[in-house]
Amino acid sequence: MSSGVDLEHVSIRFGNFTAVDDANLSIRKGEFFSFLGPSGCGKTTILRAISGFNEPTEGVIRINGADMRGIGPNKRPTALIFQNLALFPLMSVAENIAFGLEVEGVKYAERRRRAEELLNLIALPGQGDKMVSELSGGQKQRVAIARALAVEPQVLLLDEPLSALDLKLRQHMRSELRNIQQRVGITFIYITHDQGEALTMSDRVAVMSAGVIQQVGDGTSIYNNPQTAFVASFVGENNPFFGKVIQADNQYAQIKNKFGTLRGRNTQGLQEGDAAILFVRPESLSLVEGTNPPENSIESTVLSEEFEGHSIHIHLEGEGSKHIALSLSNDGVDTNMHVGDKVTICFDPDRAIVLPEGELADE
Ligand SMILES: Nc1ncnc2c1ncn2[C@@H]1O[C@H](COP(=O)(O)OP(=O)(O)OP(=O)(O)O)[C@@H](O)[C@H]1O
Repeated sequence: MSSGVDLEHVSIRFGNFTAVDDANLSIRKGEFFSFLGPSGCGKTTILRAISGFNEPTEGVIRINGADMRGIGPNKRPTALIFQNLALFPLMSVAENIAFGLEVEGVKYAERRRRAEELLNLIALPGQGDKMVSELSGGQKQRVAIARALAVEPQVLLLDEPLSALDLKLRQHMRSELRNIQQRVGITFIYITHDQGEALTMSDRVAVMSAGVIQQVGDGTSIYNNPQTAFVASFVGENNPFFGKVIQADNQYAQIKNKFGTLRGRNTQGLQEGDAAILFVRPESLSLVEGTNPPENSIESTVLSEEFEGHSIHIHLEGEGSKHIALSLSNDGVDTNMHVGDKVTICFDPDRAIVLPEGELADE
């Protein structure tokens, strides 16, 4: 029997508009699973369907194997945390945490004991008597998590819970959330449009675009082996080179475009004649020294240079590609590059991937 959360052919429509299109996936019990995608791609709609606030138009959602059709939000073993926390400002921290237990009729002493246990879990021991207004943003966030965990859900659903926090706190809360999830061991389903958040916290990520789940995998496979042009361009920075496949086997594909020919890994079975995009990341490009250009060389012109401490980001323009980003690690020596300089860059074919032509993520 399956455990965790299963989506089987789930489509959700509002009138003629399809917000989620035939989603199929199995989220494992105890997994930290994220839905990642741009605004409006259907993440919240999926989360609301799992929690029971809206019903799929088609398909089935199962939690721990049980069909959730017709089962209301408060009958499901889920709890939902929003970006807007909605803690009760006139209640103490402990009362906030124990609110759900009070609704369930749990006695005061037991509520207090459980609140203290959860305060330990969220690293705020002994702070139950404080008022919510006395807490920092990150502490409030942790209290909201404790309040959701108090009713012992099997699945915690988190809708962009960190987006209202400032950058530093957000980064700190990523590891806090991951720690809490590992300590309680329940399934966390997290939605975000922030790829850093998704990649650092999750066991696996589903990347979505326009209602469609494009790829499901762990952070490394999503970053190193994107299966679609959308995933390649949405997750991390990537340079696209458009062209037609002129030669392909089951390892590599070679495309032809204004630069000449470029070769990269052929993971999607492209064949001669297919319209394709070769993607190569800024950190996989290097400068060609000397006069003998190797395979996968591209002539370009320096547009700008940004010093970022550990690395130097260089923007280039090449024929047929308005913008190429190159990232060099800072070895302490001046790059000696100037705007307008002509440079040749190249890449190892094993560090580039050729994918079927498709929609790119917006900049
Ligand atoms: N109740 C509704 N009626 C009509 N359209 C809706 C409704 N709820 C959502 N939508 C539409 O469905 C699409 C997906 O919305 P959803 O809130 O799931 O996106 P999202 O990926 O969570 O975006 P964001 O990151 O901005 O919250 C949007 O185009 C939205 O306008």
